Amino acid sequence: MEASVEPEASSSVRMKVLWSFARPHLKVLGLGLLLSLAVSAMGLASPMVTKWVLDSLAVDASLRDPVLVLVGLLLLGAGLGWCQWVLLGRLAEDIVYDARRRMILRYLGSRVFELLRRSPGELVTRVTSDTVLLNQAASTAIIGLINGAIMILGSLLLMARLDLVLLGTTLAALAVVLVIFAVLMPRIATVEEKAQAALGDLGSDLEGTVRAIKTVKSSRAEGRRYESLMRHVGSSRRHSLRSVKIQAGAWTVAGVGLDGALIMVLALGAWRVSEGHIGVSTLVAFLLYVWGLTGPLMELTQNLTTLQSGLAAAGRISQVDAMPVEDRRADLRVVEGVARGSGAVTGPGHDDFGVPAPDPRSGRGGPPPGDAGPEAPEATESSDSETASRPVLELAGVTARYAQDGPVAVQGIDLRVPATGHVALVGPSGAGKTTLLSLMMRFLEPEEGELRLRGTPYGQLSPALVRSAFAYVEQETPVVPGTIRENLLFSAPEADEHELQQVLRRLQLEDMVDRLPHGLDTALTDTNVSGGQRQRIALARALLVDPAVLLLDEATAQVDGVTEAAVQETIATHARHAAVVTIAHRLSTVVDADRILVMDGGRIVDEGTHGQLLTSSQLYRSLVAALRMETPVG
Ligand SMILES: Nc1ncnc2c1ncn2[C@@H]1O[C@H](COP(=O)(O)OP(=O)(O)OP(=O)(O)O)[C@@H](O)[C@H]1O
Repeated sequence: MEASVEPEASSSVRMKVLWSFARPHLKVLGLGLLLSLAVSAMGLASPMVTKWVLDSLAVDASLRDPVLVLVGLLLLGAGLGWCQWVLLGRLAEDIVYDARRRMILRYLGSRVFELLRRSPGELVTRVTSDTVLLNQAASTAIIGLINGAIMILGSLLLMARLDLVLLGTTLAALAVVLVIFAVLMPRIATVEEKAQAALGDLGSDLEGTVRAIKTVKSSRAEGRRYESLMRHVGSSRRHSLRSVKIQAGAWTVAGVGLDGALIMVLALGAWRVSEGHIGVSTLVAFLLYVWGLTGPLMELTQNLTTLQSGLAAAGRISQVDAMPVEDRRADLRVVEGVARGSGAVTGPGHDDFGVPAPDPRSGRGGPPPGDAGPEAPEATESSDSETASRPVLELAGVTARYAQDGPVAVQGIDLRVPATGHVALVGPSGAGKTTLLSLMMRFLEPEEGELRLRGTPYGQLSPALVRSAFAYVEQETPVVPGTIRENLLFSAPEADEHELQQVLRRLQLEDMVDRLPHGLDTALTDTNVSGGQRQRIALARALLVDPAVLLLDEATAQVDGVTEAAVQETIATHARHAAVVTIAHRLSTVVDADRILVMDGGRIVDEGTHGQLLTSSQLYRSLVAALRMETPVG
């Protein structure tokens, strides 16, 4: 399975992404470069001091000064080298931190279906492994490249001072090395990117396999899964091996080039010494410089390779950067605001557009009338019945699709959800019921038409503000990583122990919690609670919020009697003072609904109570029959 869905990033985009990680650390990078240059300068000075030692020997002068300088250079170089190592190591970790943070924020802030169409395993690989490749590239490699280049330039200048003829020979050998490098290096980035993509595919395939392990085993498909997984493992290995071969080639060329230069300089230099053009000390110093070129040249090679891997990672990270966020105005600050615990949106008491944030514990999330925004209806002293009949949610002419060129999922939906009461959605599979809930929760934006929360168009509210009016109980009720307590308090972290115990009692979860080794603080997994218990935990989570609108996607599979009773009780109690919208799969749910909407082919085709629909709607009757519902007299 090829999990990547994005086009490859161009090299200029990759460079830009890489630079965007380095830019915030320019000061540290500058300091690192200075240290690096200082260490290099110590290295560059050594041959000259060696020449000083040799010249002193020739004229019988004291060796004390040059030897002291040589030892001093060594010690200073070692000290500065240590500082540079620590500084750059820290910088590299900071860059990984930034990259991971940036991607995590993007995942959490991106549009729901943009995220869902990608494989979770692949998204995980980008955060965990691609960032590691990036770190060296955006820190040490940049400095190494500059330093290596300066070192080579410095060596060449000093060599020019010693002898121009020998310099010419050295340059010729270096030119050959550089040309071969220029050809090999871009190939490394391409191969590395393919290796990383294979790793991403492996992550996604492995994640899917582990998730479906029961199906895999019951289908006796371990062998086929193994083959598929190993294909990705092999592909990653193949690309990485190619990269290793190219790198080995580059290193060998660099080594041979240098050795060749050394031999040529030695032969030519010996001849020039014998001819009396240069002294022996000059030849020795020159040879030391050629020898010393190994360091910066290797540094250059290594860092160019690192840079290529980093560029490949930057390409994949740039694809994450391109994922559209839900709320462009608030962008990722919304997520950060929530992470800092500043309420449902970005600031305490107010959302990112100055709209007062709802009190999540007030039982009525979302903007109170007159508070929702500039065009919100005026708060009036309306009677209870007026308030109840005023729609909390309206959909006017809503049409939506999941992809721009995809088929229409729902069409021309007009719907008013009163502030209290129970609205049930029924319809055949693919009719558009879940899509309707996604639109209400603003996971999906309508292509045409408008949604309004207490009269305020969704467009004037941030997604977080819209969602604060809802609690959503998914059909699959996924487990959120954490303990049972954390799962329960997920939507209402401020709920106190008393409220927690109350909902546990209401949903008959007390016994289950008591039986667990650490009670509420037991880690919740897919296996330590039953499907029905998980559903009741999800219901408890919703009840703790006491939302203005409770959205409930009923499980299609048969649930146990306790859970079924808990669902009925939850709906009935909540519908008395707030709105409940259910996707109903059980007769017991629809019979009690105040209003039932029958959906088919993305439209609402019939509407009424159970009794009315039994006489007026052929589709409803067939749905009831298909579900083998017992039909009480309506
Ligand atoms: N994530 C998605 N991407 C693309 N198309 C989708 C997506 N989810 C649903 N659809 C399509 O939208 C249409 C409505 O689907 P939806 O899930 O809303 O139906 P449903 O009534 O909830 O069905 P079910 O009872 O089987 O869950 C279908 O044609 C479906 O194929």
